[in-house]
Amino acid sequence: MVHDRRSETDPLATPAAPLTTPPEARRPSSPRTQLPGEAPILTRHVGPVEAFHRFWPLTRGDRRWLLTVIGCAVVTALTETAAILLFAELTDHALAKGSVSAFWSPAGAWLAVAVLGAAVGYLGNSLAAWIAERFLLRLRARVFSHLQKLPPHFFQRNRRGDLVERLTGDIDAIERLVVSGVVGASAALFATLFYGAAALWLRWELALATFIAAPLFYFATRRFTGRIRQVTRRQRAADGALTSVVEETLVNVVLTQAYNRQRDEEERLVREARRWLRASVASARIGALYDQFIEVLETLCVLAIIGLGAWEISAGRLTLGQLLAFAAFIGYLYPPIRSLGQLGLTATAATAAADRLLEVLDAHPAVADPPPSRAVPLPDRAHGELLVDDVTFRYPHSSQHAALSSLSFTARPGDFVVVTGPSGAGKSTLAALLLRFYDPDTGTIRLDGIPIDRLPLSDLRRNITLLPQETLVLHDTIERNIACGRDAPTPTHDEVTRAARAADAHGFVSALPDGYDTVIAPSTAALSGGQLQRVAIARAMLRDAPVLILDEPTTGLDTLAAQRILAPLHHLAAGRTTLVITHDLDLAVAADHILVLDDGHLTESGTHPQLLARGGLYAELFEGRE
Ligand SMILES: Nc1ncnc2c1ncn2[C@@H]1O[C@H](COP(=O)(O)OP(=O)(O)OP(=O)(O)O)[C@@H](O)[C@H]1O
Repeated sequence: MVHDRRSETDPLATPAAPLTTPPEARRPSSPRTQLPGEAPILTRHVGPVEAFHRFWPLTRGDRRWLLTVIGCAVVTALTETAAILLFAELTDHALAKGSVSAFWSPAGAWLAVAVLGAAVGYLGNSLAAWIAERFLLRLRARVFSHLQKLPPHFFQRNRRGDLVERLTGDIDAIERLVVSGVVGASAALFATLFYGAAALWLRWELALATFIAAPLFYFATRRFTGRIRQVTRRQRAADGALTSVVEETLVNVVLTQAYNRQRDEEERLVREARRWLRASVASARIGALYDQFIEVLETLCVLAIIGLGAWEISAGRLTLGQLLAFAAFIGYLYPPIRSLGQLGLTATAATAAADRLLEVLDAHPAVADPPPSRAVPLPDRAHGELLVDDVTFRYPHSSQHAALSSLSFTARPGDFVVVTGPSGAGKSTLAALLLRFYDPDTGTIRLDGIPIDRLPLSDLRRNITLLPQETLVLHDTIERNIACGRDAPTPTHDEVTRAARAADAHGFVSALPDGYDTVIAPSTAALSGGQLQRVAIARAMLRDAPVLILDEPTTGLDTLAAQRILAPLHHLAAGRTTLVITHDLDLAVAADHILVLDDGHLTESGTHPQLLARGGLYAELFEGRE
């Protein structure tokens, strides 16, 4: 008897049963309640056909290679068919008759066919793996690039860990549908055709009797589809939830330890892990049930063939070699038939991942580049005149009132403007609008007289430097962290040190054992908050944009550290249009202009002495400062 040598990992083999041990089936969940702030998982379900259509275009450029892989699958199935027929010939002529001379010719042919099959199999498998990886690469790049265009509120609504899971596990599942699915289905189809034809050719009555069992496999598979779909969806969601908990715990580890929350965090993890475990067990159980059911069906069919074959041999209508070859064909035939039946299941399982990925891909960026007919490209460097004219804005999906209402002001190059007001007044929202993370609902913002929605986004953002409260740190050397402020021309070491000196960073950087080559990383404590701010100021110096937005530059720093960055900040602000968003009213004393926001409205504006004299909200905030 010839055994089925195809392995589960062989893409030329029929697709491995996705339900028995698919990678995602080993990681799991259960129905879960949605936590506040958690991704609104699966707002819409797509069918397998739609999922396939949406992702198939990513195979463009590799389709002829896909055809080559399918060609290899055809040749592999043909060589295996030939091998079985040669095996029958060997049995009847060499083994049954005990003739060594009858051995050589079929044995040589069998070897040649096996070598050809092996070579083509190797080629096909390597090509299939290459295509699959390229598909993954493109899909990942596509989702990642789209993610980067999405507005801040998208990331506030979706947990980071869950998004990471979508970019990894879910993308793999789509690949299994689109590339491995097509290759596996073609391989299964051709194998079924060839083995079926060979079985018919050997003994058509016997073959037809066997084929009657085929619909049984189909119906058995269909019965399992709905349950599998449910379980896979739960698994995908649980994967995301579990990754989120781990990621959040790692990010908040200092807080967790400081507040003695280790037990709560552990309980949170165990809770998610339990859901994951329940779904995993459910998935393994349904997979095992399906497998065993199919095994019994197959055994029934093989026993029927042997029974019928024994009867045929006794009647002299069949030789032993033919019966063995026939049984081998039927043995080879079941896996591809089973795989074809399971194709729907593979697709169903992949739709759970498709739902989650399409949720990202179908989320719209809040802003886009202006169409070429409206675009007004900026010269290399703008002057930096800002005009905010009657701007009103409410956050998308927000049930609250407008974050900014009828806001108007002007800031000219060289102006040092302080934007202050109570918490929630709309100060950071103003920064988000100036950088065009969102467009205002009404009103206009102009840079050098041009409405910013007519500027290409890259032109606008090249002309504005944002220094957020949390310094952006790349996992790289301090030199690269400063140099990344400017793309081209790449800053020289001298320029980097000059910027660092101007930012009062050179002293502490040179004192480090590795100096500018010291590697820093986000959320590592290698540098203090004030030192990181000075690195950020050096980066902004190199960037040399005409508009500067500082969001709470002194928050989180002690008095000494805050004092220490004032001189570099003023140095940086010189000659630029500078907006400082702050509660720290010591920064406001020397401002050219102060804007006081309250509940989205500009309630006061003027210089420090003017606003103090007015005795309004600003005076109240100034008097109340520590
Ligand atoms: N992504 C968002 N979605 C919905 N509403 C938001 C979002 N971000 C901010 N808001 C709301 O918009 C209003 C203004 O928020 P903003 O962050 O601009 O205030 P702020 O003055 O910068 O506050 P703080 O001084 O505390 O940083 C607040 O009511 C806030 O709840």
